[in-house]
Amino acid sequence: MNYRFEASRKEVSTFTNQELREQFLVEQLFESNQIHLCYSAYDRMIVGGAMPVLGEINLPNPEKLKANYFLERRELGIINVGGPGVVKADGQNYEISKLSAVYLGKGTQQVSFSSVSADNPALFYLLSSPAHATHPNEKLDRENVVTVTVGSLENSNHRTIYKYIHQEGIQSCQLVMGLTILEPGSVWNTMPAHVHDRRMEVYLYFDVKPGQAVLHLMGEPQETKHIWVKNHQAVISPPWSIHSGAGTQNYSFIWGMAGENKDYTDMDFSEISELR
Ligand SMILES: O=C[C@H](O)[C@@H](O)CC(=O)C(=O)O
Ligand SMILES: [Zn+2]
Repeated sequence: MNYRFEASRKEVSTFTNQELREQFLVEQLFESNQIHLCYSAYDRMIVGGAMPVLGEINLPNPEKLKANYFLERRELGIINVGGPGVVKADGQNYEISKLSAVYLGKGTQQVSFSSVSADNPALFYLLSSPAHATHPNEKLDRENVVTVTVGSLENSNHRTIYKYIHQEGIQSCQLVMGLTILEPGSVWNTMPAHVHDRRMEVYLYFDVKPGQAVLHLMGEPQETKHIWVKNHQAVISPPWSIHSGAGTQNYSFIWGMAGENKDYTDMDFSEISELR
């Protein structure tokens, strides 16, 4: 498991593009028969990807956690962005196809991942935050997810937000998780941009078509920086940073947060005219 320390706002404002990428971009999450994990000091969020092809891969117990097992003091949200796959948790199988999810609560001891077919492997995206209580393990199929359509083609930001783990959905301690799908012709996400000092956030860009990319914006609203992000890469967003992007074509992304509250609407927006 890779470990990312925090960086100060002042420091980030002086970063070169390479330093920004080393600090905030998670370049590789999905590799055949591997699990990649990255521990962020911001709200102790762990970002990961599991890509089982042949057989099962187990969720490891990284030494850094000093725990008896991964979910001893944590909860985990899983969304599949690949082919159909199975999440096995303490003997229970949850089969999930693309864009379906599983929540695993604190105390779940054995977790493993497998694909239904090696020709079309599952890509399990993982977000885990510290947990103080146990909420039940639960699967959520894509068809049953609460959605809200926002933006407009005129503003190049017509998109549908799918909320999976949130106050009115799957219950958790602090994890909030969902995804957003942009309509063809719409390229802007999260514009007007916002910050939420009370929560950090992570974006995983997916369904970015071959040869396309997303220009992700971060930093304080008056001190923005950019990172070019490819398909299946994630960006860590500190609580003081905006997190917004424009693609060279439409795309989708998974957003996930942890911190002080789980109130999705607790955002401090910046006027577009005030961004610098
Ligand atoms: O705090 C909330 C998150 O930044 C995202 O949910 C925003 C988003 O999906 C969008 O506007 O497209
Ligand atoms: Zn946000």
